[in-house]
Amino acid sequence: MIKKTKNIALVAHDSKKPKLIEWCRENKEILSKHSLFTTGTTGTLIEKELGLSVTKYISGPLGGDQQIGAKISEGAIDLLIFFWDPLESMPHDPDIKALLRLATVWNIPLACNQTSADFLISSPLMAEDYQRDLEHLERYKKDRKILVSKS
Ligand SMILES: O=C(CO)COP(=O)(O)O
Repeated sequence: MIKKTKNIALVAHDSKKPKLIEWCRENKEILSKHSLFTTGTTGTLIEKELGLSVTKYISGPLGGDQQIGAKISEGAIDLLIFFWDPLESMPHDPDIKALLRLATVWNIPLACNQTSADFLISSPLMAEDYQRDLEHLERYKKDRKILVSKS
């Protein structure tokens, strides 16, 4: 269940940080009603520029993407805004892919650019409880049980 007050993860690569800060500024009022989680440098900037309080993990290249991914798999993140840079290669590319993959596996709303983030944040579902469909995970778990019991 995604509750009315949501746990929102905010992450941006360096070239996209100005865009994310601008987006957060435009949406500061609504963001302040939710709980915010970030990778290290992104969070430090959001705190400094906007005065919003955030739960910060470590910097992305040091494992911050993995920490947010872990929180997603624990059901502790409801929405991911991740302005990643499609024009630069990153040393932690596997971690980035893993984060995007887990957001998809756990069927959480994911915005990778400003337009998508605008659509997400203005959704009426932001102000409502929302039941995520995780049927594919139940099916996966059932199939695994069959495999395990055969071996
Ligand atoms: O690298 C990142 C996401 O992949 C973001 O990390 P920082 O917020 O620490 O810059």
